[in-house]
Amino acid sequence: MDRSSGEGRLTGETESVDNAVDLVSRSRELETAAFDAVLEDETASRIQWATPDGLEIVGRGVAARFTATGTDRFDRIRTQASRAFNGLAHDGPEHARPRAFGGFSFHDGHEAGPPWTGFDAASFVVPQLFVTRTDDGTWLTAVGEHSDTVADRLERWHDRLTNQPATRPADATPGVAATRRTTSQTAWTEQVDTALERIADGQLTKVVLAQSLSVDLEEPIDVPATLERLRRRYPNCYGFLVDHDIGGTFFGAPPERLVSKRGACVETEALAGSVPRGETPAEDEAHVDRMRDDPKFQREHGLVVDAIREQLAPLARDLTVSEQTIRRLATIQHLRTPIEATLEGEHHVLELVEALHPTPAVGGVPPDAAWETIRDTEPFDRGWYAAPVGWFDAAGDGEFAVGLRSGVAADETVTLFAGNGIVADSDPDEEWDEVQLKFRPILDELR
Ligand SMILES: C=C(O[C@@H]1C=C(C(=O)O)C=C[C@H]1O)C(=O)O
Repeated sequence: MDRSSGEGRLTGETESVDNAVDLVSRSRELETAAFDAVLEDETASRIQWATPDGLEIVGRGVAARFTATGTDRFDRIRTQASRAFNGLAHDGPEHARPRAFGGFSFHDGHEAGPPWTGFDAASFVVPQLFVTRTDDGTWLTAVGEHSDTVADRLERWHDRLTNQPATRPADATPGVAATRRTTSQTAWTEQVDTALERIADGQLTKVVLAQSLSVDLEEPIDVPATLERLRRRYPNCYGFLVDHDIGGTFFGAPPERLVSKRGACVETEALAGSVPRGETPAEDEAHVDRMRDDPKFQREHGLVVDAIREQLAPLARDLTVSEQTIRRLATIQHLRTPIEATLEGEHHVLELVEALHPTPAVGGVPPDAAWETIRDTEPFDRGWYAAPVGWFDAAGDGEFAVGLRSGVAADETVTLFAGNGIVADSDPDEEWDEVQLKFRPILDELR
């Protein structure tokens, strides 16, 4: 376990917390909404999490860290976390309670190398210091092993944030010096053709193929400010940022919830099928009508609904698939089907994450043939792209997004990722155009 803390480096205070040691947590209300200072230090293992329904959390430092590799990584994270959370004493409101933030790599065989240096196959952090903003107010929480150190940290940061003048996030973008593709349009056509051959052979029904785009910046990037701008443009998406004391910062504004669990209630969704926005409301609708009426889009979407239903059914007492709707974002529109379930018995949110990842919205059908096609044809490592990113708490509740519309910033390069579902009748050129739309959220904020 890495016991270093970014905060320790800043203040001369170091604290190592063992998973077997009881954690103490304490909160107090914060009268200011200006808490950017929490994210100022890039070496502080920062996290940020924001949901469309208004929860916002920013944190720094490491009170406990859980990491795992291999096929049992979901279980191993759960075991480490339950040891750390079992002895937790939290003095504060429920919404400001400690949570573990982090995520997983797309493949369980992932090895951390550039641009994913520092990103293990599974990695979560309980921050030493974090701010939680909800409709119930803004709260500051400190977590650690010793109640005196925790109380000191809480007071010190309370004073610092209260006395800090409110700053507006920087509007200046870093600027793009150059872009490099890992996949040319010719190579993409070959990739899609390989997938189409396997579909024609009957080995495969659907696969989501992705591309990456490396963007060299003119100036160093301020990732929290970039994420703030993204959130303003995409208010109905998640916003996340994860970094460690080494390596880059993974961030993004995904439109897709993988799963949320509170008690026995589970919410998830199928999001698959993409068309552009139009110039006018009538054009928007024309694109949507084309997608709604097209058997190819419906088949592609239906596979995701079916897979989610099958994965959740063994864990659920009842399951409701609602009517298909449209998720309209600033640059793209998707078919969306909300799915809710009530759990049968006790389950940790990580069990649901494991059952669902990857849904055919980012993987494919059947899963093994899809994974093989991704491995055979994609010339780069997906890392944490298209994988679960989010949080869980001591009770096993939590929420995860799919790490899409995302990029990893390291030095002065941001590597972006985007993909699209390929089924029988997919056209490589149309698929190429749809993928380019998915680079836009972050690319637009870098230019
Ligand atoms: C794979 C991505 O998006 C996913 C694939 C979609 C599709 O195939 O139409 C739509 C939404 C997402 O589930 C991405 O954004 O990179």
